[in-house]
Amino acid sequence: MSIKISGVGKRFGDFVALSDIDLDIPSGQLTALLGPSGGGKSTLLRIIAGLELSDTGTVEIEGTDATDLPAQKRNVGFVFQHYAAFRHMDVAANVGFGLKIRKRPKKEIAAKVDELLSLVHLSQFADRLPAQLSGGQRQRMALARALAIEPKVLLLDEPFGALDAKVRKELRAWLRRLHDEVHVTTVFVTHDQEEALEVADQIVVINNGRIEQVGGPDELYDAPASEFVMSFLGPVTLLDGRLVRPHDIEVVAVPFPDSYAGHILRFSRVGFEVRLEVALVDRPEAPPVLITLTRAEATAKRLEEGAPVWVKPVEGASQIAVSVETETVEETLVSELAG
Ligand SMILES: Nc1ncnc2c1ncn2[C@@H]1O[C@H](COP(=O)(O)OP(=O)(O)OP(=O)(O)O)[C@@H](O)[C@H]1O
Repeated sequence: MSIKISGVGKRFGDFVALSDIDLDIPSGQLTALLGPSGGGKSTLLRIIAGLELSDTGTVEIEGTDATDLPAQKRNVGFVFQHYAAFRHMDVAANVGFGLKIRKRPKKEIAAKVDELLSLVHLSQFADRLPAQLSGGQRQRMALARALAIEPKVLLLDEPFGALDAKVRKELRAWLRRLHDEVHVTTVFVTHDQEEALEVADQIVVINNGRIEQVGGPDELYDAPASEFVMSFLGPVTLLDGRLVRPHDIEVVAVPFPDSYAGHILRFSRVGFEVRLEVALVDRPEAPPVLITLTRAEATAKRLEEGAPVWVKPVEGASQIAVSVETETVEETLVSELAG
């Protein structure tokens, strides 16, 4: 294991930001810390970096106890959402800065900077100032700078968070490719489940200062350990006391075995997708069941608003029986909304 976190806890005053975190982060992999805002992801990352001290527990990096080591002795590189560049230095000088203060020979620095700029596809911008780069290019420069010192561990706190959706997507794919080339143990914080599912080898879901589940993207998506994980990783709907994914529900215009009868309350088209809200005959007071399918499927099945339908989860669908509280909360909410 590259990073071993044992029994880590952190309070800010009375507020418990992290409680009793145990986590192994494997060497050479890309691990995402995923969870809602305020859950404790950044605090955990900062504790790994040495920018924050934990109240309890230990952090081991590559077999060395780093709990009491200052940040600069941990051999970690980090990149934050808003990269603070040296504005008066060109891109090459920014990337080589860490090597310069480590007093490496000029020739070695120049060679390393060349190599890194080519790795992050910024070679032609070596002489520009940071202000003359786009946001995405600046974040790539930040990554090159973090990699320059050849860190054992690379820590990224929402590195693409400040960028627009299209650039984010491009950089995400690029980060994955970069990681496949350099293989440095990387931990990145995100609240975007799609980003984690697309990029990470391992995902750690963090909520309310605790780890909800650790696993590969498929494992978390297909076998979520809790209602929280299931609903955080993708859309869900409630069907007869179970959480199911809206695309995992079969819907047919004629009765079929073990299905629930209902009718289509709402039929809406969003791009290639059709979204249905179905009211069940047996549970008229329950919130409508949400179902998604392709437009072609909806047409072939002759589905339309108001029509009677029969629904059931498809074979092998991930499902979680919800706790009584969740159901009651939903029903109370619906009856409140209904007045
Ligand atoms: N220095 C601090 N003083 C007091 N409270 C803090 C401090 N740093 C963080 N917190 C609190 O600890 C909790 C966890 O914060 P943290 O930044 O780790 O969450 P996060 O999961 O990274 O959320 P986000 O995605 O919004 O950054 C939050 O409720 C935050 O307000």
